[in-house]
Amino acid sequence: MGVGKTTVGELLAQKLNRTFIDVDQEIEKDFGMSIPDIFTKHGEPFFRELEQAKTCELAQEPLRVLSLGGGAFLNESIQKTCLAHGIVIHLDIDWAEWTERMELLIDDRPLLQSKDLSDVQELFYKRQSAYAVNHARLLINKRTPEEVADALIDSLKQIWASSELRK
Ligand SMILES: Nc1ncnc2c1ncn2[C@@H]1O[C@H](COP(=O)(O)OP(=O)(O)OP(=O)(O)O)[C@@H](O)[C@H]1O
Ligand SMILES: O=C(O)C1=C[C@@H](O)[C@@H](O)[C@H](O)C1
Ligand SMILES: [Mg+2]
Repeated sequence: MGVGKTTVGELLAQKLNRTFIDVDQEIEKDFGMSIPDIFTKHGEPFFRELEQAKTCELAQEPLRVLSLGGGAFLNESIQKTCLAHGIVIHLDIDWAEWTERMELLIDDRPLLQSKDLSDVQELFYKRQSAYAVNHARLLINKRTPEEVADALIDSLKQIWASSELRK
């Protein structure tokens, strides 16, 4: 959550000349409500149903850069669909670096509200095993969005080169 998927995904799509889609924004458009409002009025389980349906639908479309919600990869159907149809890159960040960013995130991320720092830290580490299922991982600590987007292009080139070799 808040590692920079939306920010960097948009930049990456520009550099690759591909369409950028942010799943959270698509859910907000479809449902006509902000994500914090969906959580407040309908609850997290309802949001997770919308998220599963929308992410699995969008992940099957080719030639796009798709930015998932921060909790999406904890859902098994989302994991399977994304891994089968796309290249999944885990943008990772160290806890210490993430805490420096937390203030920027709180207002728009319902899961951070009414939690103390130790609860948030527990959630942060609990999610790591789900995020570990991927095609590549990139640690973004101290890198600017531009640097992360360029590093992602290098990762993609390596993945494409190794898949060409296997043909
Ligand atoms: N490389 C970076 N360095 C510093 N700040 C960043 C970087 N990338 C993103 N940010 C900032 O961190 C915040 C969260 O970024 P963003 O919304 O892109 O994260 P996200 O991974 O899409 O979050 P979510 O998981 O909720 O979808 C924003 O305020 C953004 O400007
Ligand atoms: O980390 C999470 O579980 C979330 C992150 C955001 O992208 C939104 O999908 C929502 O706030 C939930
Ligand atoms: Mg995002």
